[in-house]
Amino acid sequence: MKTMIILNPSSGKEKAEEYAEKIDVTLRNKYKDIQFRTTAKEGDAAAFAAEASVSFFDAVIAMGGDGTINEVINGLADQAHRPKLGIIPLGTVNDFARALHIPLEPYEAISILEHQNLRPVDIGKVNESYFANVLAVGAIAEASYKVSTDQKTKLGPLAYFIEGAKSFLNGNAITISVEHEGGKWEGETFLLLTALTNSVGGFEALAPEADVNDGVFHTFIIKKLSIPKIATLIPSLLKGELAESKDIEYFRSAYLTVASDQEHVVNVDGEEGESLPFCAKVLRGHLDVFVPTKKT
Ligand SMILES: Nc1ncnc2c1ncn2[C@@H]1O[C@H](COP(=O)(O)OP(=O)(O)OP(=O)(O)O)[C@@H](O)[C@H]1O
Repeated sequence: MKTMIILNPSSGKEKAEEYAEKIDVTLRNKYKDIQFRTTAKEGDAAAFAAEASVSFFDAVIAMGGDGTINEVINGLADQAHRPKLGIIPLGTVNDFARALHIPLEPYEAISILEHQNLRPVDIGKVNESYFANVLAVGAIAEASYKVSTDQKTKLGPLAYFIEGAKSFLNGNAITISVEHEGGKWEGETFLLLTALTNSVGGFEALAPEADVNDGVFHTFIIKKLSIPKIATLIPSLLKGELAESKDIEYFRSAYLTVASDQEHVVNVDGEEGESLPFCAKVLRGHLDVFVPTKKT
């Protein structure tokens, strides 16, 4: 199997090189033709993945955080030949790995690849780019850009929670209009969140029923509320029952358009993406991803 391993050396706790050696030793026999590519900057992972597609590689293995995986998906998604995708999670949150039940411990994730067990996985397309997990709009979404590498290394996912909580307290609602399969919604919101999978920001109970190949987005709109009212949402959130709350607009749809009169940036897979308006659709089962066998 002709395989490209794309490694982001800056990811996670910065032990990527060590894992690269391990992957080389573990997979040499099964995958044989292995080529390592190391990213140096933004855009490299996407370019390497695109190169693997046009050179008819059989598999691409992404070693990094959700940002690296997002780039690799962008390199693969619009190609005629799409190599199979493997994930070695090295980031802080690793939502895509969580959703696919890929172990968060990198050595264990490497051993999953030995079984070569595949699953077709949905990918989202937002305007002209692709994403694996989540789109978010609103003050909380914008807070994630403020988290520094240093904070992430020290605090892990808590770093995002702290910035998110701060922005909630200062929170300004935004006015948006949304169209989906079931109709339209217009109003003021603190956060619109569209999830392809059940894991968002490391939290796996947001949309517990979201499956990686159910063909739909799970969208939550948190309506403008008073701070004490927001606190009442926490128990439903923790129980995985947020969708049932009357202060939340929840729907499933294979497509979604979101617009606003104001200028707002969309958070795409945890990174600063494009500005509103956006039009998103689900590409069902678009990539074959290596996942654990049921027993593991
Ligand atoms: N050699 C490098 N040095 C510094 N930054 C890099 C390097 N290679 C890639 N990057 C940047 O890292 C970003 C992706 O980081 P990624 O999200 O994968 O890891 P992370 O930030 O450690 O994880 P998380 O987002 O879960 O905290 C890329 O978008 C790119 O801009």
